[in-house]
Amino acid sequence: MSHAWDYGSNDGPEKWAESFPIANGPRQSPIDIVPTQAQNDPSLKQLKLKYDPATAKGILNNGHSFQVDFTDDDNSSTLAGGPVTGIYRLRQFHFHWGSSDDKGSEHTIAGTKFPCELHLVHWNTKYPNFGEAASKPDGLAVVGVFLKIGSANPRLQQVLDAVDDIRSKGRQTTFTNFDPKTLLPASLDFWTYEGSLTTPPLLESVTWIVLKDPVSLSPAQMVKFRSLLFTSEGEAPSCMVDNFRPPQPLKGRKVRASFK
Ligand SMILES: CCOC(=O)CCc1ccc(S(N)(=O)=O)cc1
Ligand SMILES: [Zn+2]
Repeated sequence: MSHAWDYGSNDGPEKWAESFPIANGPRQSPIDIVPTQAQNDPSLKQLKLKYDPATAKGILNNGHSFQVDFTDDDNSSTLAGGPVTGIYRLRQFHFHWGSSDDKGSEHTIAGTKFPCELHLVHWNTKYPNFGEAASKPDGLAVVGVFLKIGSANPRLQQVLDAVDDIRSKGRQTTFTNFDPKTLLPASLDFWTYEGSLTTPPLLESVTWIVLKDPVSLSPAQMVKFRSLLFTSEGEAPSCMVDNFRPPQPLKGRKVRASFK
């Protein structure tokens, strides 16, 4: 049985617990990160990201966001170091954004929302595949990057140029020769905590690595995000906006900082 979910009033985040009881679990994401309450942990290693542009495969509108998928049958594109042990393979990246510039991110910083948030999703190679890893407490590592309105982001534009081909739910197209490292800020300083997927199935298998510094995008680029649709061709069009879950209770978790 498929559990339909969305971000609207009927099947939105406040209702997800009806089909996904883990929504009220002990390590749900996103959270509000309060920098003054995050403890610097000198034992945290430097984040090691190695991405091969040739592993970029395609871009898909999945009806909740759009994602760029990567081939993950070898260790060509990986995350290591930081808070994790072992090697995690890049699976996909996607975004969450708002209908206006005052909201859109899932994580917040002392209550501050950003207009957009990028998630780079990796899975632990100690498990045979993404699906298996997604069900394990140390199975996934997601790097979160905030986007703020400012100057145009030429690297992001390569992704946004493909959006016209995937406007409706279920549309996909080839997308390759892209290095997601070009979407990251200069500093890889991060906060980290143990959390979950921020959409159903909300599995509590994610080590979150949220970068301290945002990257920029222009108002015109933000409008491009909002040109996507939640709906399939032939359905009454519904703009893909406000596809973010609000912050969830910390429930005693500690947030660590890789920086002073
Ligand atoms: C086992 C199947 O599970 C999936 O396909 C999960 C896909 C999925 C990946 C990442 C995220 S996020 N926003 O927490 O980075 C949510 C959902
Ligand atoms: Zn996400």
